[in-house]
Parts: sequence; structure tokens; C-alpha cells
Amino acid sequence: MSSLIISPSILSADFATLADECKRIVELGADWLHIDVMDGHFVPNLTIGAPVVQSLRKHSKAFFDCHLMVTNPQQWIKDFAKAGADMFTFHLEAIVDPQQLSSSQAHPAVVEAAQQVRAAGMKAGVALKPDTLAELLLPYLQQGLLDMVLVLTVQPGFGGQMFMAEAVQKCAVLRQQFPQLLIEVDGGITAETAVAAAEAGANVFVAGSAIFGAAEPAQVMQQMRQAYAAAARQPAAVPA
Ligand SMILES: O=C(CO)[C@@H](O)[C@H](O)COP(=O)(O)O
Ligand SMILES: [Fe+2]
Repeated sequence: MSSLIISPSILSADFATLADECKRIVELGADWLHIDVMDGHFVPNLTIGAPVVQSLRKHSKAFFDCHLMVTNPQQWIKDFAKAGADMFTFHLEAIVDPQQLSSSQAHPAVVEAAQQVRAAGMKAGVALKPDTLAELLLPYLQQGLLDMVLVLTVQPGFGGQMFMAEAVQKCAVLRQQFPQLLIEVDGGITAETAVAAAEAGANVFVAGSAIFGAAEPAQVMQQMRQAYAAAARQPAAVPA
């Protein structure tokens, strides 16, 4: 089992002091920084775009884990690469209606988007809303086109929502076939819910409110690492 990556979501940080918040959370033990990009169309919320990433890059050498909750994510690939993003994770549902996808054949638009992300010099991730099946990603994973899968454990759009436990089963399906894949869980992750996520095979934890909202963020991150280490001693439970 590979080591855990903790990626605090800056959506829960104080935007007025964002550079300082990023520095603080990395010094306290964060591995990556998760940057939630929302366009008010794919999701009913507006957050930040490439200019903010570019500004933050001047203050931080951290790995920028960008989660694009936007319609037509391809239009932002070059801007995010230029701004200094490291991971560009787009939603499968933002490229093609999942009803038109199959688990046995790759859709050219998804292939093209993943290839464009890598050609721009970033790692390519694909995110799944809670209702989208993990199996739909198999054709792209089998071709080695993706560096990470992000499993949403809430409906995308807002921080501070309740963890949807059933969504983590997707991690188990993917982990069984791809032992080295980065599998990120995002939404409602706390030191407690991290246990189920880790047992299912996730190895990248995003947490916004649980980390930035804590009096002792370092302690929360330490508890997450302990949950992960304990789960490493258990085999991932694959649903029947
Ligand atoms: O992508 C999203 C929400 O759409 C997340 O990254 C949230 O920002 C996580 O926040 P918490 O649920 O951990 O508070
Ligand atoms: Fe996110």
C-alpha cells in the first residue's frame, strides 16, 4: 500500500489571507493543496480560477491539486498549466453524459481531454459525482491515460457537507484492479470518515472543513494518517 497524501481543500480557508493559509497548512503537515474551481454552471457555486492559482504559485511550492467543477473543462487546460497547476482533475460528467459511456470502450472526447492535460505538462485526473459508476473509467485506466481518480463523497459544489458512505465502494472497485493508482476521496472527510475511505482503498484524502475548521489541524491530519495506517493492515473490501 502506498503512502497517504493529505490534500486540504482551500475552499474552507480564509480567502482574504489565502497565501498565508496555504503556507500554514503545509507547515502543519499537508502534502498537497486541493483547489476547488467552480463555475456557477456545472455546480451551483462560484469560486476561483487560474489567476488565483497563478498568484498562489508565487507564494507556494506545494503540489496544486486542482479540481475543476466546470462545464467544458478543456477550455481551461492551458491557463491552469501556465498558472502552475500540477494536477488537473476534470469531471467525467462535464465531458460526456455518463449514460452514453460504456465500461468496455473509451470515448474519444474523454481520451482527448486526458491527453491534452498531460500534453500541457500536468497530471490528469478524472472526478466522478456520487451517482457515476467507477466502471466507466476502466477503458481509460487500462490505457494508462489517468494519474488519479477523484471519488466525490458528496454532491459537488460546497464544502461542509455530510459524507456519503456508499460512494467509497467505488474506491474498492478501482483499487482491486489498479494497485498503484492515486484514488482521491473528496467531501465530508474527517478523521472518522477517513477510516471507511482508507479501508476501501483511497490513498489521497481531501478535507476542507475538517482541517481548516479545526483548532489543531496538525492533530486532525495525524489522526487521518493513523486511520490510513490501520486500514493498511486490513484487505480492501470489494463489493459483490
Ligand atoms: O470539491 C469539493 C466540494 O465540491 C470539496 O473539495 C470540498 O471543498 C471539501 O470540503 P469538506 O467536505 O471537506 O468540507
Ligand atoms: Fe474538491
